[in-house]
Amino acid sequence: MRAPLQVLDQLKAALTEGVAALPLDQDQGLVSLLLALPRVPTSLPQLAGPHFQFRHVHRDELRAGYGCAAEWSAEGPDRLQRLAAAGRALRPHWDRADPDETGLDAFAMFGFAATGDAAPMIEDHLPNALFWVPEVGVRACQGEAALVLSAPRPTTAERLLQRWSEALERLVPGLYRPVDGPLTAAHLRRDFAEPDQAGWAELVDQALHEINYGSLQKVVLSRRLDVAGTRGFDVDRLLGALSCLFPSCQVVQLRRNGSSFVAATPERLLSQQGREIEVDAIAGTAGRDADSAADTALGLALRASDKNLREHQFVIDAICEALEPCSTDIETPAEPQLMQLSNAQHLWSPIRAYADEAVDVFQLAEQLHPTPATNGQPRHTARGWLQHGEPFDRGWYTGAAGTLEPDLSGELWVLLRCARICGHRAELYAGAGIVKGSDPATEWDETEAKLGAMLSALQFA
Ligand SMILES: C=C(O[C@H]1C=CC=C(C(=O)O)[C@@H]1O)C(=O)O
Repeated sequence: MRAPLQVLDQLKAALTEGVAALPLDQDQGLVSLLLALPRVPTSLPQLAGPHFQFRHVHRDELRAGYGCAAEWSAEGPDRLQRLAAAGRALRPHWDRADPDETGLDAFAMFGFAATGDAAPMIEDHLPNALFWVPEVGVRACQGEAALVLSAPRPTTAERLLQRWSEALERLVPGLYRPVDGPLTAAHLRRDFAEPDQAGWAELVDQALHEINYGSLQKVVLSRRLDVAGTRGFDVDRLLGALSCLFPSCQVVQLRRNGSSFVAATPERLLSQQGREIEVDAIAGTAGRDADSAADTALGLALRASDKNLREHQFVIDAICEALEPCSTDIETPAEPQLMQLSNAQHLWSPIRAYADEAVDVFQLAEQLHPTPATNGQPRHTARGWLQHGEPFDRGWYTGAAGTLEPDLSGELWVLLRCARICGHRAELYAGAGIVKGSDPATEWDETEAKLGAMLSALQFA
């Protein structure tokens, strides 16, 4: 097995050859150079500066980005259209070279907060919505791995060689560190909850009143919980713990400055590969039980629960309605499947469709977000009600994030089971869908189970 320093020397040699072959005669757009890595990284170092990661254990996939080659940010009601315009203007001017024939491609991060008027996280430098091409990307999929070096044009071969050599020197030694051993569980102190359990019951009652006598059919209420650890949280360990506990979830980290937004989400807002679209309808939740007969009974009861099936159907209907103007052959499963996670089980219907020509992830995100899995039905009534009813700004919780290919296809994940981590403090968020027949105490327990996902991982971070 080659030592990191040998890997670094090989990459630098490949860099010199690769840069010489890049199309640098144009004065606009981006150039990206892919360099094969001899093996999949064992760790993704937390270097200073902007950084993101997406890890999915069951798919054996990871993507990470360091620094910025180009970025666009926006806020307000037209934020996604503005980023779409930037992405579409870039698409014909993003040249990539893959001299090692890795078969992988460059990528960008695209993500946004719950609403266009959610406050940008100023102290974290995380704007409301962001389209971000990293200066250095790491991409691994089923045993193949590559680095992607990107830069804006105009530029020169000398400048690229210098910048990218320095970037390799910073990053490569950290890619093959041994994985950290486990820590003993730390105590977490619950500092602040908004709303508390009594406030939650009141909010659910208000929502039920609106559902019974007003125009609302479903609304997803959420809560925030602040905890403090006895040691500063180590984000690397946290991501490792989340990946172990939730191998079928997408584990996400977004960091622009000191603090990190971290999620382990089971829910794809959308995935687009060529013209194939897949969207997850996930809504309707039950707990897990250590006893397998009791656990099976919980799953069966969930699949037979009228309240949970109605809660789920709102999401399916809204997704189909959102897909109709931009796709054909929309297929929904005959009945929901069970998605089982270590802390909860959900009703899950993967929905497939075939995209019309020229549809991209920006357009799909605009059509689909927010679904009634995180907002409610009807969309605008629920959003208006939440703006007044919910006692805090959701920020990026229930927003979405993912990676885009240079042709603007890609995948976005709903930011659930998440926390904002800063030093030894963490702000956690979780919600539950309220429909006719919901019970405040049961919904509170459901949010406790959802918060449990991040709480158990934080104990080992
Ligand atoms: C809003 C959340 O979950 C959504 C996704 C799956 C199941 C849900 C439910 O059963 O209420 C929610 O719609 C959350 O985890 O914070």
